[in-house]
Amino acid sequence: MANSKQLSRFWEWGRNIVCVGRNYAEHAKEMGSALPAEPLFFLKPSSAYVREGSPIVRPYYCRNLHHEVELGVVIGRRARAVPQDAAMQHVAGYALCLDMTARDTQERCKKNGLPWTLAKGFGSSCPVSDFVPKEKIPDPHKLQIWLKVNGKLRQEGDTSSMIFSIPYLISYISHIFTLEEGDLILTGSPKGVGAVEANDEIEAGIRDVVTMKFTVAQGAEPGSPKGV
Ligand SMILES: O=C([O-])CC(=O)C(=O)O
Ligand SMILES: [Mg+2]
Repeated sequence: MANSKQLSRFWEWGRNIVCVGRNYAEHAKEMGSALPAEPLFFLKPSSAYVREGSPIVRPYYCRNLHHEVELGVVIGRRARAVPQDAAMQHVAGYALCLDMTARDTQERCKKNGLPWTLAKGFGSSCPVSDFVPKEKIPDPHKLQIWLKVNGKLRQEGDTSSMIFSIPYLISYISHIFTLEEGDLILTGSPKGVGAVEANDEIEAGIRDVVTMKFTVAQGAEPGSPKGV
């Protein structure tokens, strides 16, 4: 089991970023998606991480970059085919995360039956807050998460509204592939997702626990001398 100190910079471990989609009914509805009978998963590369002080870069092929604020769960002990009632023993802590999404690209991928990698896995698509050790969060299903753009509230959700709970997700994923120390699970976005433009400022938080701020920058076309 990696301890909290070792995991305090979990984003440097280069481990898996596993994202859950449609885990809040109202967000599934605003996307025009049916409620999932089983969790929906996709992955981001670990080079998608970005930390406060560096910008979120809108990919050159995207005209509609969306924010999605999500609770992240940091794995502290390898989990392989774990039952739900033991799943929380594998959690080291939490982080606030953004699942930045090239929505126009995602819509094209959906229409053409293609994977979401271009829409979800570009560099800087996974901004993360400081690590929060699990001792600081007695119940991760009772947290208010929020997001503002240029000072205006866009998203406010309560983790009690998740369709699939954290132990259910850990158990489910761990029966498909092994979760490693330093892996991060993004648990899905509540409603209120929307577009951001270059120079916008995004601020987000877990009420009474952590906040973070990022600015948005425009990515250059490939081959341009201003390349990011
Ligand atoms: O792109 C989507 O709407 C799916 C997703 O990531 C979420 O529900 O958090
Ligand atoms: Mg998401």
